[in-house]
Amino acid sequence: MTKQNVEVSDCASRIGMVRLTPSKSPLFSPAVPEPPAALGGNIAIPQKKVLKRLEISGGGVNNISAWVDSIRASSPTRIKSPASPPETEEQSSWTLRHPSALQKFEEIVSAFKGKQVVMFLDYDGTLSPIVDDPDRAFMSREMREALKDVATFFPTAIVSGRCRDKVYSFVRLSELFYAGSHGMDIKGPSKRRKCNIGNQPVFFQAATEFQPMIDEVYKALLKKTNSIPGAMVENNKFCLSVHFRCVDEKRWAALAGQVRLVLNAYPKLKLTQGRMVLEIRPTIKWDKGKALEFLLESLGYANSDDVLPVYIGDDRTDEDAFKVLHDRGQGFGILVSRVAKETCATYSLQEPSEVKEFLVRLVEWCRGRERLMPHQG
Ligand SMILES: O=P(O)(O)OC[C@H]1O[C@H](O[C@H]2O[C@H](CO)[C@@H](O)[C@H](O)[C@H]2O)[C@H](O)[C@@H](O)[C@@H]1O
Repeated sequence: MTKQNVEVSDCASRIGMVRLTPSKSPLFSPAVPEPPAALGGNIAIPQKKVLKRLEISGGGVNNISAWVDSIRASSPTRIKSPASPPETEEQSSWTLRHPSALQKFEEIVSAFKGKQVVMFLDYDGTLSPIVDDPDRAFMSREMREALKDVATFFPTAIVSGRCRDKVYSFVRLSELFYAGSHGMDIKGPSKRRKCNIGNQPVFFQAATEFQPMIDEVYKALLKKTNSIPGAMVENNKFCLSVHFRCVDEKRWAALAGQVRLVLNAYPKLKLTQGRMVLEIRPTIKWDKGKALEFLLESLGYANSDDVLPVYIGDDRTDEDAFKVLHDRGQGFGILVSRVAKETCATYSLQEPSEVKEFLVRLVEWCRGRERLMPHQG
């Protein structure tokens, strides 16, 4: 049976960013944007730039070509731009709504007063720049140092679509929490942290029963896609990624068709879209937002007003976590993006180098505060 789940960001509709069109069944179809009311309602966000998100369970993608169109429209790599293109009206109205976390640094840290800050960071596109080869998405040494320093002040978690072991092999900091497979595989620090909170062992896997199915689909996808040059399938333990960053655009539809064919036999798996990647996951109600809530609970902050979570991420899957923060009315989401995007995040940063700058400033701020108040942790 074909079942289509339409999942739309609540925050975006609440803040008046998009008016949703009825589903016409492509994998990702464009939403019709509403002019931002706060700015007089006269600035139109081009329709193709704002996408509503559809998740298609096992059944079938009927309109592959609409999906390919939406990928073309939403792919940042297709923006033909010089290093600093002139800012469009659309971009500046977006920046007003999601100001730079660097420019608003003082505002952000002023909210830290009396709270336990917990840091959550996505990996690809946030801590490491996007590159063609997923196996070579290394983080810079400076980023690693900044992350290590941040973790001495605040409990810090990496929340990634990748397999947990893989993301650990890139980060190599045993004092952090890691949530791999889009949050379905969570493990606490193996090393005792200086900031002495929640030192109970943490381990949780939300989708263990799906692993044999994921392995089976991985093998099937390898076979079905090996004739498409540049296509790559990545096994992330409880989910899969089918990469098309290096696939000729003319073959995107063929690739999506092959993926669809395989998935037709697995109604318990769903397909979503990331940055030049198709992501296949179990249809369970678990995502990066749930992982964030789980980790806050593990740290003893389930229903606490004393906690301030900060989540930094660049991808659609990070929106689930931004939405949790938005709905809790707690903490801040920071979206890493150079372009205007529908988001539940409060602030923005343009790229991983700005994330590093933000982390470094945070550490300097913590050190300064330590000097002023040496006895207050
Ligand atoms: O949640 P994340 O940590 O952001 O993981 C999401 C996906 O990231 C990786 O793919 C992305 O980065 C690659 C390396 O820069 C790039 O080649 C690819 O086009 C991007 O989609 C990772 O390989 C995927 O498995 C993750 O699902």
